[in-house]
Amino acid sequence: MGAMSVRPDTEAAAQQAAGTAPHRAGFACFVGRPNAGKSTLTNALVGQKVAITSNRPQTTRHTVRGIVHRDDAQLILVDTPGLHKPRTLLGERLNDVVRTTWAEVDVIGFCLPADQKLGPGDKYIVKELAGIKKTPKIAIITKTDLVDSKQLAEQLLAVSRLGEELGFEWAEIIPVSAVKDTQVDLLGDLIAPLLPESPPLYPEGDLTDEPEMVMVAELIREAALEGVRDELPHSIAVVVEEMLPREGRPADKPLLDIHANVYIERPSQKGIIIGPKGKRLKDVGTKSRKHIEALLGTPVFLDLHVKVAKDWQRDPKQLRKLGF
Ligand SMILES: Nc1nc2c(ncn2[C@@H]2O[C@H](COP(=O)(O)OP(=O)(O)OP(=O)(O)O)[C@@H](O)[C@H]2O)c(=O)[nH]1
Repeated sequence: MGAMSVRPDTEAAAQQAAGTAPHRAGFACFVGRPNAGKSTLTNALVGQKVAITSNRPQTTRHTVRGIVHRDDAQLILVDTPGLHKPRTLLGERLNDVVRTTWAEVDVIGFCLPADQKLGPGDKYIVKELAGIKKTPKIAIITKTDLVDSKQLAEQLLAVSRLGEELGFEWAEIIPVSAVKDTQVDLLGDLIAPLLPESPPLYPEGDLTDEPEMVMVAELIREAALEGVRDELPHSIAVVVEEMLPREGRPADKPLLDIHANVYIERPSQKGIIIGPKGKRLKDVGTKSRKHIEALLGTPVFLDLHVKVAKDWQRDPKQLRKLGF
């Protein structure tokens, strides 16, 4: 459990101290049960809101990459949805995305919330991870601000034992709190030496390579998810149809017109999204517009429409159209 103390005393660290370390760049992904705190941790590492967070499970549908620029390394974070027992075609596709991602990255971070008992869901994921032999795996105990030191120690022991049971050793085990910014930088320090030697893969300043339209759609989806009934979240998809600068605006007062559709599965869900006298939809627009403006750095006019795409989760054609 060397990871709990300071930077590990490796050759890479020594080279780093001497200023002779080669630059490294590579990919890492965080895996773990829904709500484990993967998106929040991605944002904390990148230092800006790029992944979509919410207190509802399984909100991250797209592979959003956050890019951490360091002097010694560039870390590209691939954020995957959780691995689930698939019940729909969408569920199967998501699991495929997850496994493909795992096989391709340089480091896998397994996230386990400090305040939740290590359960069958976690074991299922770690068992799958154990099968990916050559990729270093870091165990990250998240949300440490929610527990006392005794509980944290137990969790660290539990995850260490699980590795032993499954016949592999964690490259590191580290407790973090993304919310309190505890040990987040240290996590970056631990991942960096595990990346391959490489010049930076992305220009400095790029925080994500996700197309802007997808990011915008995710921000709208996040706002639309807030405060709706439990069964609705999985039925919502958002597609940005158009993003165009408004013509005839003075150069110092630009306005970006964004037209987006919020798709639901059944006509009966329309009322929930739109709300009495359209109030809910209006709130969704106002809220997401603020985030979009912050992301794009320009004033935005957001035009939202609600559309029914019948049973889209079960229809391959619709899934493709909606970007899955
Ligand atoms: N107290 C505390 N809460 C956290 C921390 N990190 C995340 N959370 C909360 O946990 C919830 C889930 O966090 P997410 O980052 O969305 O979790 P996720 O693993 O990306 O979730 P999925 O996208 O559903 O897989 C949110 O309500 C976060 O605010 C933390 O360090 N401390």
